[in-house]
Amino acid sequence: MEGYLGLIVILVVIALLAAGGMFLLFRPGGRAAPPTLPPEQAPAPEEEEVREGTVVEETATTTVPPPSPVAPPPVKPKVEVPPPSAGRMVRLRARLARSESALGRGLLELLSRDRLDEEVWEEIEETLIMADVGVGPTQAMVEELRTKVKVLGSRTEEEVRGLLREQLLAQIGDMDRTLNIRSHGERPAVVLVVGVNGTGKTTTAGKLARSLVGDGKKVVLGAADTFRAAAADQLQTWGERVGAEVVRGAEGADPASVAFDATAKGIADKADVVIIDTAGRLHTKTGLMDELGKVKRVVEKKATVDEVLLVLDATTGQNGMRQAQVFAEVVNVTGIALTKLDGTARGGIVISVQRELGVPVKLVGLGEGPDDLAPFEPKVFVDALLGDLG
Ligand SMILES: Nc1nc2c(ncn2[C@@H]2O[C@H](COP(=O)(O)OP(=O)(O)OP(=O)(O)O)[C@@H](O)[C@H]2O)c(=O)[nH]1
Repeated sequence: MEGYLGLIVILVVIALLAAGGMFLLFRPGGRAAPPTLPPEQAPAPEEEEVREGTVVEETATTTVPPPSPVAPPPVKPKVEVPPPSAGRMVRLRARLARSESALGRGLLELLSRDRLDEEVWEEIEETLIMADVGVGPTQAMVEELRTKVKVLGSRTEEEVRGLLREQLLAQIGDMDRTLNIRSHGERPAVVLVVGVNGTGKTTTAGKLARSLVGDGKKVVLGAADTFRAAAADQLQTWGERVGAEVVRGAEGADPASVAFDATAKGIADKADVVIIDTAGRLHTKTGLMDELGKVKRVVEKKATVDEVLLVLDATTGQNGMRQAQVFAEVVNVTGIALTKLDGTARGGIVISVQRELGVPVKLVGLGEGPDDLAPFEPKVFVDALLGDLG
């Protein structure tokens, strides 16, 4: 009996539990809970990004976007039209003021004295030497002047001026000063610009390009002075200003390869003249000789070197003359560009440098302005020295 009772109790408990379970299962909304997710769980980052993208797209379709700023076209430097080279020396003659007072007026005053004794002749000689005319030309001039003065006897101011003019012109000489820049049919003429750095070499190459463009020529510049990147930058600026192509290499590149490329570019572009700026800062003459020789040889694989222009600083006197001699030994210099003649009392260097090198002064630098390089004209030069408007 007790066994039945226990069984009944167990069955009742099971029945109660089952009834409770059924109640829980079938009560309204009483589904099994979904896997729990926090109600405000942050979405995965990718979802967020997608949503953001969508938002942007939606915005783009519904609102008119502000006009996107149009990038301005790259500012091209304005290409200048330089003036032609003719008549520049006349325009720049006033720049010779210091040579005019030291050399021209000094000599005029001395030679106009009533009595020309030994002391005065010594002063005349000294004036010429101080103006860098050079010993040989000074002695020749003084001798000639002595003879002529004796013949004249008393002298008017005009006569003295005439005498001096004649003597200075005789010393400067009658040489062919035209630049060798005639192109050879399809090939351009090639000008090598040589000289010590600091003399105005790069500036002269740039000014020359500019003046040739002014004369209607098409010019290519070669920056074969690869020692200093700044020199190539400088040349680039000169070229850009007048629309001349500039060929350059990396800093320290082989100058000969830059010269070669510039020549090739000149041929390809049917240029009239290729101007190559070379390096001047070499420690030994052998190094200089090797480098300039190589530049010339390499250019001559494609064209001919028509003009070797030696740039000399007029203010450096005898030091400049020594440099000139080294270059003249290394390359066959065909013309001299005498820079910084403005503001120096040493205008006589025109005479001595030609005498020393046997090469004509073809160009003169008369200032830092872009058009301050002029073809050298002896008569204009002498008249400017003597303060004669000619
Ligand atoms: N007053 C005057 N200054 C000049 C003349 N020619 C050149 N110069 C100045 O001389 C300085 C040197 O000129 P550069 O052309 O840089 O000399 P560089 O020989 O090429 O020297 P690197 O650039 O080092 O190769 C510059 O300040 C020029 O403006 C000139 O005829 N008159």
